[in-house]
Amino acid sequence: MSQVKHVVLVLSGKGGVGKSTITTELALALRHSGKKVSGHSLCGLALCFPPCLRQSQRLTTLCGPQVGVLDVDLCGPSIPRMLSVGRPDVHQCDSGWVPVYTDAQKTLALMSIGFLLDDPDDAVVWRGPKKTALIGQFVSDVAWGELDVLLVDTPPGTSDEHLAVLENLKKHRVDGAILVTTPQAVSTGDVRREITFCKRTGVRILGIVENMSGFVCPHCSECSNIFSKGGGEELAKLTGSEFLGCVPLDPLLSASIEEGKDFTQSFPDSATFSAISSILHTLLKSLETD
Ligand SMILES: Nc1ncnc2c1ncn2[C@@H]1O[C@H](COP(=O)(O)OP(=O)(O)OP(=O)(O)O)[C@@H](O)[C@H]1O
Repeated sequence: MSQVKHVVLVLSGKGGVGKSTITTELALALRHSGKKVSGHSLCGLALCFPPCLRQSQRLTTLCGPQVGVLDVDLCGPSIPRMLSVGRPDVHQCDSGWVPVYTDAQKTLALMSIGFLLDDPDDAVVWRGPKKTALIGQFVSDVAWGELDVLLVDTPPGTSDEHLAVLENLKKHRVDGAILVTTPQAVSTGDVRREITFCKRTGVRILGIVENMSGFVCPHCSECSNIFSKGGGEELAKLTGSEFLGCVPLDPLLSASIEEGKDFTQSFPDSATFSAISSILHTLLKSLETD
């Protein structure tokens, strides 16, 4: 962890509000942004090259951000599927477990219990201490190498997994947490509890993301507010938290997630991609100004 510059937790009060989706898309968008975090001078340079060159192995290795995703949703690990890496064996090296990489250039590193189960249908029926021990290993025994940002995808609520991450990262600073909610009061109400959790445990709130905010019609691309809109933004105002932005309910995003395709590469001109990019931009700004 000593070579990990920023650690960001992704939290939500409720399940199914899109925590893993937001984690996945932020990781992919960051990887493709060409922006190094924490003022590495090569980042500007990378953006001067034409996209075809920027994608080349040499430039990505030299200039691109290195991103990691740690999936501590032990009972419902979705990151391996969303990033389409299958179930490769996790290997050991001298410095620990080697993370699973999504690409040959090793710009996106992953660790999840999904890689450790013999059978993908195995249920993790563990009490707190066993969960805490595995998360301890994820934090201390994974050879992440040099990372610009490590995103930690957590289960919903505030439970053993969250406390285990914070305890194990005591020596290494956690930059803060992104809170994901849908616009409806039934979800924003639960996010208030996450805010209380962050305050009690001294975790900085980097901001709130309102996911599934409006629906993007796959035919005309018009966005209509079929559920509701603005609940997350309102909560941010009420609680004095930063509002990072809204991501619409987009069937193309959902299909990409289902098929393990990279939405940020496939639909760079979509409104959903620009919403994700804007959230990433605001997040990086707050990481750099901390
Ligand atoms: N903005 C969106 N547009 C379309 N589909 C979305 C969007 N956000 C999430 N989804 C879909 O909603 C479902 C639930 O999302 P996801 O698994 O990310 O939620 P979660 O909060 O991580 O759930 P859990 O806490 O139960 O693990 C997924 O099928 C995902 O593809």
